[in-house]
Amino acid sequence: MSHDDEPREGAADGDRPREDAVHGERPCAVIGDRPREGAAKGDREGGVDGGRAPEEAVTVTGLRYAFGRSTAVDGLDLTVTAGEVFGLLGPNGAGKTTAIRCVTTLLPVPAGMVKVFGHDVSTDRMAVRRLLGYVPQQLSADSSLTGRENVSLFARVFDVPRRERAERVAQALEAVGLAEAADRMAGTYSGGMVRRLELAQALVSAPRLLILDEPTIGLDPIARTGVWDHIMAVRAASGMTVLVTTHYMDEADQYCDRVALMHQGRVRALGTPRSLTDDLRARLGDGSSPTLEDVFRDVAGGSLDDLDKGGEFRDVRRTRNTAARVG
Ligand SMILES: Nc1ncnc2c1ncn2[C@@H]1O[C@H](COP(=O)(O)OP(=O)(O)OP(=O)(O)O)[C@@H](O)[C@H]1O
Repeated sequence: MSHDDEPREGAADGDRPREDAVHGERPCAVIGDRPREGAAKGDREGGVDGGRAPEEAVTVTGLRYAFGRSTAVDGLDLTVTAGEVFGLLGPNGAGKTTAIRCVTTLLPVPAGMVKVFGHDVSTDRMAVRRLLGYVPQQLSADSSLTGRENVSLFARVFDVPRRERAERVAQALEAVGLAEAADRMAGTYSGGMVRRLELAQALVSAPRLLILDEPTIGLDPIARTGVWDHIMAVRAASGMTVLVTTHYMDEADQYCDRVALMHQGRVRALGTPRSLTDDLRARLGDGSSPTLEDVFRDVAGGSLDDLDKGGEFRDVRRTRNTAARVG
């Protein structure tokens, strides 16, 4: 398995349109005053800054988690480097959500160890929470509040100082292209706008680590692009680290610096999308151009869609509920 960090061709930030195709507002801005800690995608793929070892944003070692007799995460090892966009991929039931809930401190760590910027999530929970923004798969915006009220609520929960609140809320809404719609009820928003509102909720505390669980599930391709454009713009401006789970291999290929392909609670392949597809191409040696989906099929013995059908009812229902609510 390759951990190679070769620069990728295409899909660099600068190649992508910055206009939000749906709402026409430009993604932008840094929220709060966190120093920029990483370079934009493509500047940083060497992974080592001036010979120093890169800082680890997330370190997961031997993580196990079981619901009763059912093992959800089965000895997970993972390192997310500060400033990168890291994709955790896998079918329904692979253990992605359980793993990231352990990282966010929402679930305990029964076995193994999880650290966020060096803070142990089991013993230093509050320090970890102060560093994170989390957009869960289940929708968290209140449809009976305006966009601004939703984000203000999060600013209060995350202890954004009172005198900075209004400005930080406005910055977060602006950063996701919702400045003009800020005073409308969230219930009137499109699916893509709801997802961007949730992004603003997570960004208002100026997190060093943004964790997104299936941020684009159920959205049409234009809305998906809109969500990603805003994530990447904030990332480029602030240097925050992004840990994202997704089913969409094309999104992972386009936006993630590195990906881990997860199946049955374990990482089956890890590397840059390009290194993973290059490795498979070299192994096949038949002149074909494999995709990330092919890599997944190779390591997990089935396509993502086939494996999705094997997910438990609970997993599929949760995915569909989210898709139905944003759709
Ligand atoms: N609250 C729960 N109680 C019992 N089992 C659960 C619970 N949550 C998850 N599981 C089980 O743990 C396993 C991993 O689920 P998890 O949600 O972490 O997977 P996932 O990769 O995030 O899937 P999805 O893509 O559907 O979000 C699955 O078998 C799932 O059914």
